[in-house]
Amino acid sequence: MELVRGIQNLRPRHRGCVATIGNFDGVHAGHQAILKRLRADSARMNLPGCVVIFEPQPREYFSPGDAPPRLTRLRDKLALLEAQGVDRVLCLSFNRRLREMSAEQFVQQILIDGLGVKHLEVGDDFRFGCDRSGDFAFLQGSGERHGFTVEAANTVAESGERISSTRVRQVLAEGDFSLAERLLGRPFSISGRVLHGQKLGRQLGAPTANVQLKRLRAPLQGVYRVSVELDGVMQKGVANIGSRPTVDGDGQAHLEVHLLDFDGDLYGRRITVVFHEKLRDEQRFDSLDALKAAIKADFAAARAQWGL
Ligand SMILES: Cc1cc2nc3c(=O)[nH]c(=O)nc-3n(C[C@H](O)[C@H](O)[C@H](O)COP(=O)(O)O)c2cc1C
Ligand SMILES: Nc1ncnc2c1ncn2[C@@H]1O[C@H](COP(=O)(O)OP(=O)(O)OP(=O)(O)O)[C@@H](O)[C@H]1O
Repeated sequence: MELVRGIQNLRPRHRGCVATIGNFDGVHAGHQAILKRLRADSARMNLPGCVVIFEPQPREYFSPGDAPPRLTRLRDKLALLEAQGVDRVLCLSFNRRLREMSAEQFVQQILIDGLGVKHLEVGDDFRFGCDRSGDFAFLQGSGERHGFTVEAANTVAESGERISSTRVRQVLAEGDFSLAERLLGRPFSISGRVLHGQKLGRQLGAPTANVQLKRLRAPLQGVYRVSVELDGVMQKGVANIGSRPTVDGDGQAHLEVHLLDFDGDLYGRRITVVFHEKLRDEQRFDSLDALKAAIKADFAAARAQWGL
């Protein structure tokens, strides 16, 4: 899969493709349905399949303080798009210039001049352009004028409700991991590199791998039963995501994982933490001893759930 960062990096050889546009945060089952259609169009028309995404996502640009937490960082999103058979990703910086583009300019500058789009797949509710003025009817009209076709995919629903990134976030916040798995088409996970922590964990009887979240604001908070794949083996564990109010108050979210029955060094490795079940919310304890006792109880609860 080829990644093109910004329209300035589009070359004449990139012209001529079938395309779709959106945030694709989480690459959930609704997105996967669109991507399946894109693959079919690509084979039928013998053209590469291109996905146009935005970085940051528009809501992160408009309100950085209260944009919803990401389900996938750019790196994970790209890996998931590649796994869905996407040939090319055009990642547009969402900035003032893009924000001020009318729907007409977006079609002309990006879809026609930049990508030479021959066919476009969108969801039935897709809207874009300054003030979200571009919709399916607008795209169809533009297509007739500029010589590309447009198709709208039917809504993909689960339990009678449309699947969306917003819904996946809600379901995760509620701790319903089996529904999240059905919406995502895979279990929810967070990947990252293991960093050195404050080395307090051992004192608490809980050596933990600290997973770097960087700018990811996690869509979860609390203590979870998890598993981590290491050298092809799924290791059972317990994770905490939160600001660790008992020991430090930097306000930053941390993801820490303790692997049950594992004694080894994980520093520097990239791991994927798969979430199974919420055990409790994170709490501020009055003493380290109280925190230690709570963590011990978390391990016992997780062991009981695993049947260990
Ligand atoms: C299973 C588990 C549950 C935890 N629960 C809490 C909690 O409720 N409140 C809190 O302040 N910290 C909690 N922590 C975080 C600990 O404070 C943290 O692991 C400890 O400070 C070690 O940090 P270090 O790895 O940076 O040394 C939890 C950690 C684990 C592994
Ligand atoms: N459940 C779905 N069924 C069909 N198409 C969908 C579905 N969800 C998203 N799409 C389409 O996939 C493309 C990318 O969607 P996008 O990521 O922008 O929105 P979303 O998943 O609905 O997220 P949000 O909750 O942030 O609105 C758009 O064309 C959108 O209409």
